[in-house]
Amino acid sequence: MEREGNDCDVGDTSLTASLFDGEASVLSSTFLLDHVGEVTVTFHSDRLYWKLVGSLDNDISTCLRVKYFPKAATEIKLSEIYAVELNGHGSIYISSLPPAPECLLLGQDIQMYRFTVHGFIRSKNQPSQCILADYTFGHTNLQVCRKWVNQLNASLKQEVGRPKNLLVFVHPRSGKGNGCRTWEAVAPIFSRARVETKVVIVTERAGEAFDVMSSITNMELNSYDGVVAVGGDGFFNEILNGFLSPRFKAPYPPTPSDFVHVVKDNGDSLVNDEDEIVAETSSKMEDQFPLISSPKQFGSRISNLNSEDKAAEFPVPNEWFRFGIIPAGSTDAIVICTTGTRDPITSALHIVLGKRVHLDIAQVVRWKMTPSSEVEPNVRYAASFSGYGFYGDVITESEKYRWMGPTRYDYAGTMVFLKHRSYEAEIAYLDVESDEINLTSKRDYQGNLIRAIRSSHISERRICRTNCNVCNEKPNHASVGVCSLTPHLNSEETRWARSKGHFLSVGAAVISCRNEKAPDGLVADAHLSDGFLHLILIRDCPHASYLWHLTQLTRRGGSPLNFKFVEHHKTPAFTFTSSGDESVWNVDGEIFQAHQLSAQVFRGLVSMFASGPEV
Ligand SMILES: Nc1ncnc2c1ncn2[C@@H]1O[C@H](COP(=O)(O)OP(=O)(O)OP(=O)(O)O)[C@@H](O)[C@H]1O
Repeated sequence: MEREGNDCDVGDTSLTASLFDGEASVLSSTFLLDHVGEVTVTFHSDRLYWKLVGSLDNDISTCLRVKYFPKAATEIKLSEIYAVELNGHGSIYISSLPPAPECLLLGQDIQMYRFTVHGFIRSKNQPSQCILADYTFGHTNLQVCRKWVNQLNASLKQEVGRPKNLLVFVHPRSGKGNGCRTWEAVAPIFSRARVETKVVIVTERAGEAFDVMSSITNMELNSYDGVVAVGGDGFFNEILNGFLSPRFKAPYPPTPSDFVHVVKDNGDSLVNDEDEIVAETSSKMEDQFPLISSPKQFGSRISNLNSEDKAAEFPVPNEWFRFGIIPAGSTDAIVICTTGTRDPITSALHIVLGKRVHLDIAQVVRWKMTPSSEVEPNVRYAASFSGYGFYGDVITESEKYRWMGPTRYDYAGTMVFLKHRSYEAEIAYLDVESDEINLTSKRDYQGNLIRAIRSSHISERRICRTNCNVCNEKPNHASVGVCSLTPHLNSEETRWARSKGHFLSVGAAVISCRNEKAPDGLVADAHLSDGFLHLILIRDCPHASYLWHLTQLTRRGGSPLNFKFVEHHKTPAFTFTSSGDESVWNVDGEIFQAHQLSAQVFRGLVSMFASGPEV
């Protein structure tokens, strides 16, 4: 084992820095650690350790006859370090009682060369939240500091998946209008971590991010490791659609055989007897519909790719290309579900540290905008939630009060609740027979609710979390191409079931949709990447019962789905046809007017810079 030694003097303190290299790849030196004292620092395989030098008792010390417990950390994992920087010559603050770092009264400043290790610690109250933690080490020899910085940076470079180059979109008017300030607050984390960020756009209007994202050439996109959206769910949705619309070639969702054709022929909705579930074998979607050819939503500038760019492929799904969201919106449900918290610093750290989690994406296809319009498919992608009735009316109403900021949702919600409107519609959903699936309040042919199936599964509720078993589960059957994104459609056991009647709302949650108003979300046990939508049908019911359902949503541990008038179906695909007065759809917080639509979910279609909630 090779050994290098460096001796230096700081006042009365004699420091020895030693670099050990070789089989065990251990690096060890003695430094002064800011606010702590003299420490020996060791870097061994995946972490940095430090230990106070000359302390009689490392756990407890006495200062002015008060007992102090050293709070300073004593190690940091490489995976929790996002940057290491040389700081030049400057002061290191040292307590004269080394084992008592909190005892600041008796300390002194010492001038020396310094380097800082930038990392984070987890909040004790909220483990998903990361708090920045800097450790500044001082030494009288600049070369020793340099060696450490170089060694640590070389090791950080080996960390897999950390991005180098990112595109950034900022929505300045998101939420309370803090988009730019939010970006300015986290930008230093990216520059310290030496992640190049190109702020392509600070938007001036709705739809701009979609236009830019859909126009970027594949060649340019290939030079980035991902895209960061500074804004809310709606803003992310725009970027997601701009990304997927021109690049993701997938079949339309499967539908029951009478779906489009019946409507086309006579304009009637697809009705069977009220509250009836009809079993029907699903046809394979690839046989039914052509590939999506010309996405025509949002803006107008989907680029005509030139021949050079056509040659530059950008495959979707794409393992290395990821999306990050720095929360600045009004709800930020996607950030809360993917990082476990609503904190710009935590999100920025998840991005620079190169975390990865897959996210299901719903494809929502509008076939007819109004009862009299032509069949004209129009595709949207949703990452969190699509809802009709109550949810559509709230978003329509809230747009009138955008000036109120996030409180517009409370105001609009109250107004819509008071109106208590229900809408006649029919929903057909793919009923996938599997032990794993917690089928809930189904109806039998007589219209009686069947709840027995649900109760047997309640104890098995598995909440989505970091390294989630459900999301990481491989489908039983190996499928390839687009089919691998729709594993639950490929089963022979699927059949169409239907629900028809008057609904206060029809909702399809891709993820749990946790937010500050609904701490468990709309569906507590929804997963980020299990390939299922949670269809929630709220039938017309007394006003007070509906209020009770909404109240349950606002409670941690509430049971919003446990009502007679609530149907909850876990499904990979569904169709919807309105047959009376019309509401609109709310797709990830954006209005989507549709009389008839079909939807399916693609399992783990995109990757996020996140690791799931630490619950
Ligand atoms: N400069 C802009 N001015 C007005 N609207 C914009 C601008 N840039 C983007 N938008 C639109 O604003 C919509 C809402 O933005 P965003 O989702 O960031 O905020 P929010 O609605 O306050 O938050 P959340 O979606 O989390 O509830 C986006 O879908 C986008 O179309």
